[in-house]
Amino acid sequence: MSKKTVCIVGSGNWGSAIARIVGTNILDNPDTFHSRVNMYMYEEKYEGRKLTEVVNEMHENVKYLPGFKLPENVVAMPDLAEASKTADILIFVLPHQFVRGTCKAMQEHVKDTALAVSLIKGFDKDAEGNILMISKLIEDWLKIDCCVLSGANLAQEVAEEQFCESTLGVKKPEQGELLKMLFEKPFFRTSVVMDVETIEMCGALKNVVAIGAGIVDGMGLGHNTKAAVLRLGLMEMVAFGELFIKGCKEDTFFESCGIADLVATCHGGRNRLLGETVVKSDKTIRELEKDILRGQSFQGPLVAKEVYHTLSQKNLLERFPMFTAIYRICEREMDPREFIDCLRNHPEHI
Ligand SMILES: NC(=O)C1=CN([C@@H]2O[C@H](COP(=O)(O)OP(=O)(O)OC[C@H]3O[C@@H](n4cnc5c(N)ncnc54)[C@H](O)[C@@H]3O)[C@@H](O)[C@H]2O)C=CC1
Ligand SMILES: O=C(CO)COP(=O)(O)O
Repeated sequence: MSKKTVCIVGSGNWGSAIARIVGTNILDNPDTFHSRVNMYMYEEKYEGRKLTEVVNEMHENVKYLPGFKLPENVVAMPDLAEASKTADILIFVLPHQFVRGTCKAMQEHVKDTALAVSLIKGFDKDAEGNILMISKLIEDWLKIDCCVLSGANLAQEVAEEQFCESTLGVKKPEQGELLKMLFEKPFFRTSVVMDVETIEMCGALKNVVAIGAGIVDGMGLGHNTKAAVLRLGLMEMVAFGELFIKGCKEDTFFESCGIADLVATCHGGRNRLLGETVVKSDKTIRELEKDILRGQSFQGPLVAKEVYHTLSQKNLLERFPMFTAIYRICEREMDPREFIDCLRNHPEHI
């Protein structure tokens, strides 16, 4: 097998944490991978200098993952075409709203034999306004296979090398073997599952439920209420999967990408924090994102919007009262204090 070149497309909070794993695994497997990893970085200024320059000098993403060194074989590059044109494996790890533009810009340059893997937790929509999986979007634009990696993986804790699990979604077993070499660590255990779209859907929808968990926290409610939000949220995730994913397997919800990621994000994620803040502030989501995340991105409100539009087109809003309420709260159409009222008569209780 000829040696593979790897490019990481994205360099935010999770992109930088995963670069630490991928960069060192590549150095540990010199027969399989070329040592240099290009990391595409959306250029911006940091304290008057180009962020790429600072990152390559300090070997640290001082803006998005401060305090953690990047392996020296990981090189930040602002030119997407240059970064991606030699890649045999493309790791997509951007906020989902930037994927379409990114794929468009790299389309001409990507090798037709390359393999993509998406670590993104979000949805796009197709020309008819239906939910479109990010892996599918990448496949449509780049004409290459796209696998996924998703799990209970809060970036800060992964960077601290605390033990966790993750789920690799592949279409062929050999893709699982190759990707395990890139992502597996003693502190980051991966399970390979052949159910790409359900894994991906779990990652997107748990960000919506996490906003609900945060709302409950913001209202000062306790563990029982939060547990109800998690359970009803999970039931809506399963129902959504059954309706919209062909071949959706129930077992997948018991992998790290399902229940475990739901629990982790509802307790420690950025989307949970957003829900808590929404109760205490009158600001819009955009304003809160700027105030709280300083350049990082909440994926939950955007996913809630795509979900709401799909459900409303299909006359299914009543079947999904939690997703519906969270969308309305994020749009500031509904008072977050009315959230629990929306769950009292949930179809799961009938
Ligand atoms: N942060 C976390 O703990 C985890 C995040 N994820 C998922 O990974 C994906 C990426 O998240 P993060 O790395 O946390 O990103 P982030 O939330 O830190 O986002 C900031 C990134 O977006 C980039 N950006 C800003 N404008 C851009 C543009 N116009 N085009 C391209 N890039 C632009 C910034 O340069 C920066 O790299 C998301 O889908 C997220 O849900 C998954 C697991 C854990
Ligand atoms: O996906 C995540 C953990 O697995 C991170 O969730 P947040 O984007 O809510 O921080």
